[in-house]
Amino acid sequence: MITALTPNPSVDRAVTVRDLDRGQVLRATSARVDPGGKGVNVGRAIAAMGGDPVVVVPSGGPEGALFEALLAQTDVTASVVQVSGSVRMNISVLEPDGTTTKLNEPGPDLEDTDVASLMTATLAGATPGAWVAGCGSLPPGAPIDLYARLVRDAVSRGALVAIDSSGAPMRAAVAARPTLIKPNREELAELTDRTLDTLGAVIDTAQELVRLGIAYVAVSLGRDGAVLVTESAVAHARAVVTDPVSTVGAGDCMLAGLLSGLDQGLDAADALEQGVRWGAAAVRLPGTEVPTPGDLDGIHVEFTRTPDRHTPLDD
Ligand SMILES: Nc1ncnc2c1ncn2[C@@H]1O[C@H](COP(=O)(O)OP(=O)(O)O)[C@@H](O)[C@H]1O
Ligand SMILES: O=P(O)(O)OC[C@H]1O[C@](O)(COP(=O)(O)O)[C@@H](O)[C@@H]1O
Repeated sequence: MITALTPNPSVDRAVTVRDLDRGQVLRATSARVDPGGKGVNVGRAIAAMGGDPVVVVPSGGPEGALFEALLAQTDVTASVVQVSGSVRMNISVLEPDGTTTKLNEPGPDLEDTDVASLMTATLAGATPGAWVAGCGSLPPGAPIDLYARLVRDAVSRGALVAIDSSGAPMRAAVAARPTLIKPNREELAELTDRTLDTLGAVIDTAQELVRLGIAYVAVSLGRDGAVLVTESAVAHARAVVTDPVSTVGAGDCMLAGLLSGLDQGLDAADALEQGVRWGAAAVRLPGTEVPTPGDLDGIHVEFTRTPDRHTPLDD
């Protein structure tokens, strides 16, 4: 069972332009809209692969009505807390070479009562052995320690907790010792105040976090794939995508594959391999579209338990 809290969901609008030329009128060659936000994407990806996750979200305003309508078109089970503010709209500008520029709005002001309702809805899934995930940025008004509280409350109920966020909320959550974190390279560098230029530097830093008491540290590395470090294992997996379309949500799909694998009892390294496969498949799809089983065909994942630590990471 996997429950994913997204305190700051979004309507994701992806527009494709030939060239992102600042200050000009640009005519989009295509556009699409998806229900977004990191935990929403995690849930959508798991559901699209046949799982049965629950996503917990606040919703409100005209954008919230659109968000809920889009979410209703997916296979995901949603637990929606109605709030007075409006769901945000995030815009991604996609260029033909796969370059993605994201404009993320701050989101609605949440009241204390909204936060309490979101926590109650999320903790309903925090049963012994179940996974609870807290994903994405926090909207204005949400306490910085929201994820830290989620970690403490869910772990005390016997649940396993995954956190994928950034900045102060991530730092506070890490101090509360979640079961799993999934920073990307920039987020890990920010969290630990390091420069991470090689696979070895990422592994060393992840191992330090494991020694602090985080059982699984998964670091997504864009085209360099992802690394997973536990107390007893190090693994690296990557898949070459020659036809990238949109990287929006790729990290969420990677986390979805990883969590779904762990939830089904896969070995950590096999779960990483599945995560990288799902992430690579997402990159080949437009906007924030999530992969279905057929999208995994032809994706070849290179996997090793003995990564070359000197491998430089892509800029
Ligand atoms: N250009 C790419 N080629 C192949 N796989 C990619 C590419 N970009 C992303 N991925 C896949 O998506 C996952 C998440 O990407 P990343 O950009 O690190 O996450 P985030 O979206 O959280 O920043 C990676 O671990 C990898 O599996
Ligand atoms: O909560 P944040 O950090 O603003 O991110 C939200 C955005 O990230 C996404 O979840 C995509 O995730 P990635 O950053 O992993 O591509 C979008 O659906 C959403 O618009």
